[in-house]
Amino acid sequence: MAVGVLALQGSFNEHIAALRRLGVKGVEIRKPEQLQSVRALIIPGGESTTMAKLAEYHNLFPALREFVKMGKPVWGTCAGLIFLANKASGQKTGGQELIGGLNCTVHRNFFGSQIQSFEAELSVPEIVTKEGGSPTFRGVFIRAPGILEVGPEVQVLAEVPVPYRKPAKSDPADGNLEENAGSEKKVIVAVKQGNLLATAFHPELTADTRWHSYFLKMVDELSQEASSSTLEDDPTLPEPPKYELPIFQQ
Ligand SMILES: NC(=O)CC[C@H](N)C(=O)O
Repeated sequence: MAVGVLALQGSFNEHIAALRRLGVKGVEIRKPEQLQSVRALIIPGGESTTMAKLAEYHNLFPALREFVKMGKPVWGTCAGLIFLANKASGQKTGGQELIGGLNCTVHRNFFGSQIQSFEAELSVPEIVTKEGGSPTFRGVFIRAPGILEVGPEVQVLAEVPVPYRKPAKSDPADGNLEENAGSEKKVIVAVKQGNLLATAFHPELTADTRWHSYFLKMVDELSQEASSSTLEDDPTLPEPPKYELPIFQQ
């Protein structure tokens, strides 16, 4: 079964292309009923307020929440991470609807505005162990969120040093972001919690397909678990009801 990619706005084409490079079909999801035909979902980066308005317009939130609750694998990148978080700060007035399920608090624009977007080498031992290849990953952070707090069931996959921002008085427009050399303060940028994977950056904008490959392995593992638990549970299940069909005499 194919992997769905929420295609309301943002970098959904890039995710579909990355899946294609791994020989997997990505299906654009725009309507609630389309979720029934996919075994996993990727929520791309973009602009979370706009994406939330479109999701609301298409009545997608109940089906998306159900998908997460059923334990189906979901990966949120950037705006997708914000969507999956239980709590978000730094939202526009009135807030925005979230899918939730991922026990964490995110700040929507933790690293600042668009102009403060950056790239960084990330160390992600969990993925290198499973996927091999170079010891680091190129992280593309575009007006990226940061994960401020996580619950005990959340596995932290990657962190980056918190950038030091000079006081706004000097020149707020030039960003002035530097690595916080003095302190070792770090912010979480990638996590996993059961069926949920979330990254504050955009692996789909790089040629490195290891994040997609890691997610596909998660999908396989979870579907194997689901089918073996169905088999194990089988003997305890009540007999399915037998419907006696009426026989019409001619
Ligand atoms: N590249 C991204 O997805 C940016 C997300 C953005 N910070 C938001 O609030 O939606």
